[in-house]
Amino acid sequence: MNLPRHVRLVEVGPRDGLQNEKQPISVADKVRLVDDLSAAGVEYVEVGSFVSPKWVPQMAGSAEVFAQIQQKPGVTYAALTPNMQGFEAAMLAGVKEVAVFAAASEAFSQKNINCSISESLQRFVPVMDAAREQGVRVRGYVSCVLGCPYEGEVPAQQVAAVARELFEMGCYEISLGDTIGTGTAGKTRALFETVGRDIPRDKLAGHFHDTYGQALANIYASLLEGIHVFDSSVAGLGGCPYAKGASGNVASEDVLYLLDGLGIHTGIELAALVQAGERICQVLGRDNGSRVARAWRGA
Ligand SMILES: CC(C)(COP(=O)([O-])OP(=O)([O-])OC[C@H]1O[C@@H](n2cnc3c(N)ncnc32)[C@H](O)[C@@H]1OP(=O)([O-])[O-])[C@@H](O)C(=O)NCCC(=O)NCCSC(=O)C[C@@](C)(O)CC(=O)[O-]
Repeated sequence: MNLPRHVRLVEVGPRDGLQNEKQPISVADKVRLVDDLSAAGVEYVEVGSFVSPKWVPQMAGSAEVFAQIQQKPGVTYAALTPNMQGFEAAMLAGVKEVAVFAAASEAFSQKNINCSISESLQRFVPVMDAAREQGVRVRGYVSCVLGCPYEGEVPAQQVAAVARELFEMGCYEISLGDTIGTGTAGKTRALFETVGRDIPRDKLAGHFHDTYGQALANIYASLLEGIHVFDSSVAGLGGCPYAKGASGNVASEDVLYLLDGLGIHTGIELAALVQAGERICQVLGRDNGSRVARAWRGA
């Protein structure tokens, strides 16, 4: 398999990253982060989510964030919407692209969105219809594709079934989430091979958490499987509120360093991305989860 010339990085730090922080984060700090990311050349930013503030308090204020960011032409600014209520709120906030999220494990689906997998898929149908009517693109997520914090092993066929439903419903791309970061390169390849039988590989994305330090290896394995879109989070921010012990997403800076080293273009400038990560870490008063950023600081 030849490596691609271009990879699209979906920056999930402002959403997947910040949703897990314990301390309050101001709208101004979120806006600054999103603007720093687009200034670094990031072409796709997941800005926030329109979910229940009782479930995920950090994402309250997403509408204000959308109102205040400087939207650069050519950059996609997206939000998570779990149901029609979320979709309608996103439309009022002027959001142009949304994502729906399902899980490959029943227990995780219940903990995360309070319904079964099949109920969640039914909830997405009106969202897909409304999105189609309004010309809004919808991305689909499947969580727990390489393991579940409650159920353990998750069969690849189960992942493929959920991914296929989302794709057939009209999601233009399906991001497969290793929510708890237990995946290995071998399992990652096998997963994409299974899911790739039903969905073209250029419609699949990889979303890796780094709990076991395997995320970069899994990304390389995915590249070998013909996957060209990866989700990552600046400074490795994040975790998952419903997956205890899950560490942050793979750090965008580390993924970029890998891709730059392979001669794969992303349009993102590493120095500016490192700076964006350092700034938000200062705001949060936390360590930078990117090894590349830490190495640069020490250099
Ligand atoms: C899905 C629900 C809303 C169901 O929650 P529910 O309690 O079953 O919802 P409900 O329809 O029964 O409504 C209950 C209350 O929630 C409100 N409500 C209902 N919907 C909305 C909405 N859209 N926005 C704002 N409020 C909402 C609704 O108005 C009502 O308010 P009340 O009358 O009690 O005041 C809830 O479970 C929820 O918000 N969950 C959040 C899940 C979440 O955001 N998880 C993190 C993102 S997923 C993730 O991180 C994984 C991923 C994508 O990154 C990939 C990976 O790594 O695996």
